[in-house]
Amino acid sequence: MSDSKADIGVIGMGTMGAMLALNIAEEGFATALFNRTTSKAFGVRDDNPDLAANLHPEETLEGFVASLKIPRVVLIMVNAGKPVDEQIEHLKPLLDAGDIVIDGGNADFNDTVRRNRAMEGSGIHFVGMGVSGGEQGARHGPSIMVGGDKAVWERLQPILEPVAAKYDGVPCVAWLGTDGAGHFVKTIHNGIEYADMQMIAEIYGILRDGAGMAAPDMAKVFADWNTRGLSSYLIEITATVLAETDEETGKPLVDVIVDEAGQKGTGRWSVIEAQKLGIGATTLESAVSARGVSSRREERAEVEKIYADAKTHLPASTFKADAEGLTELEEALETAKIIAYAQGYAIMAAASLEWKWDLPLGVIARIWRAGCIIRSSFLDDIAKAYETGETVINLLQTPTFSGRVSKGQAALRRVVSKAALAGVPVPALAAALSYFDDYRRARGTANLVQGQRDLFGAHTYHRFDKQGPQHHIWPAV
Ligand SMILES: NC(=O)C1=CN([C@@H]2O[C@H](COP(=O)(O)OP(=O)(O)OC[C@H]3O[C@@H](n4cnc5c(N)ncnc54)[C@H](OP(=O)(O)O)[C@@H]3O)[C@@H](O)[C@H]2O)C=CC1
Ligand SMILES: O=C(CO)[C@H](O)[C@H](O)COP(=O)(O)O
Repeated sequence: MSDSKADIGVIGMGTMGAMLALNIAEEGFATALFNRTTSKAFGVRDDNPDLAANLHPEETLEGFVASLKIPRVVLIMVNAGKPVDEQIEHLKPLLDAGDIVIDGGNADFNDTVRRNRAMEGSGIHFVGMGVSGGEQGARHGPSIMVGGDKAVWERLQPILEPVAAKYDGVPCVAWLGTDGAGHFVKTIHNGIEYADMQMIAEIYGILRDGAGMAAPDMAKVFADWNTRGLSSYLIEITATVLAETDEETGKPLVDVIVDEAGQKGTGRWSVIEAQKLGIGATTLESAVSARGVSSRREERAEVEKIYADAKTHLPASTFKADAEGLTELEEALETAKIIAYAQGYAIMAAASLEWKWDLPLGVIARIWRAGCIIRSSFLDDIAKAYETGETVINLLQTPTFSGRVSKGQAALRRVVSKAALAGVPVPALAAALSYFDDYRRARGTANLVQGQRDLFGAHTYHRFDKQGPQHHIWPAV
């Protein structure tokens, strides 16, 4: 870069980094670009002549750092894990106290906490920042979840607010807490995203295998659902995916896509953290497991042969794609979705206490209303549930949702039972229902587990009528 210096530099010109850089440049900020494969950074500028005046690719990392205004702001958008550590190692000797390094990719928040600590004492500020919205969100307005020092966020606000998505004119970006808070919240966003997508895929499975519906007809169903309660980006793209025709075969494109789901880690991290915090996040767990099962396609094909006769013992499917049947599925999905989001929010509430972040759960719902992958009108309801002034232990306890779940659980129950009888797998929908049934009963069955534990391991148990841990002398077995 010649005379003037850049307001911010972006490292990593992959899908997200390039689109964010264009977004930032469009907002009027001089943006330095660097990529390991340097030609890509020049490609981003050359392919976007309208923004070229604000895009400044550099050949070397040294040149990139030298091109930034002091104190420098560097946004890293590379793959999670080792690439981020490597990038920080390369950058650190080139930076000075007061500079800010942002990791805007998805990151395991434990790594973010570690990187914050490693930067302590250097005077360089490290910010773990979750960005959601995929390619288009990054280009035109993502939802942005910021962690790190609040004072550093205040320095970044003038750049991040114009770049973020807007909901009713309000930027979908917020500072959520120290060190790993931003990346933790992004991880749970993705965990919820996994559950939401899995439950939609299960309804698709019911329509395909239980009701014999073709993809283009399903597209119309999802498009219709997108006009009311379920209205969301994920339902909208589901309709789009189902409506697409494969030019080569003339078949629905979804029918020629291999049924193996990829995963990059965020769903798994969500579930690991939920387990560590002792939160039942059964819909998220089912969604992660289902992706694992999907990836064992050859194994599944073998097992289908072994159990070929299982189908002959099943009653005929009772799913019908008539108005009544579709309404039942819609209501079941809406109910399960509330339960999944309640689980995701319960993980964040527990983590907030554990890590002393004081996560603003209502604000998180507000910044998820636009820009991110799980954006939907439903998040506005969640924001309102947190903004009544009442303490929220779990969203299922709030009047905003308890009435809806009480009514909708009947449909969810019918759908899960019909699916079980017809042999259509609905792991996340069933997990939602079982969690609800478990969570809504005062007297559970863990008393028996405690008895078993005390018998084999003298682990003790508590009695309703006595204080303190008890041990029983059980008969020898
Ligand atoms: N795609 C999406 O929808 C979303 C992605 N994210 C997250 O954003 C981050 C970037 O994702 P995305 O843009 O999709 O990824 P891409 O695969 O499109 O791009 C990866 C980028 O990382 C660079 N890179 C990879 N390894 C190294 C390394 N060891 N050292 C330096 N640079 C490296 C690549 O450089 P090179 O060109 O040289 O290979 C490339 O610029 C990830 O953390 C991802 O999880 C977050 C939200 C949404
Ligand atoms: O963060 C994202 C969306 O919010 C990314 O698209 C992420 O890659 C999605 O996760 P996965 O690849 O595991 O499905």
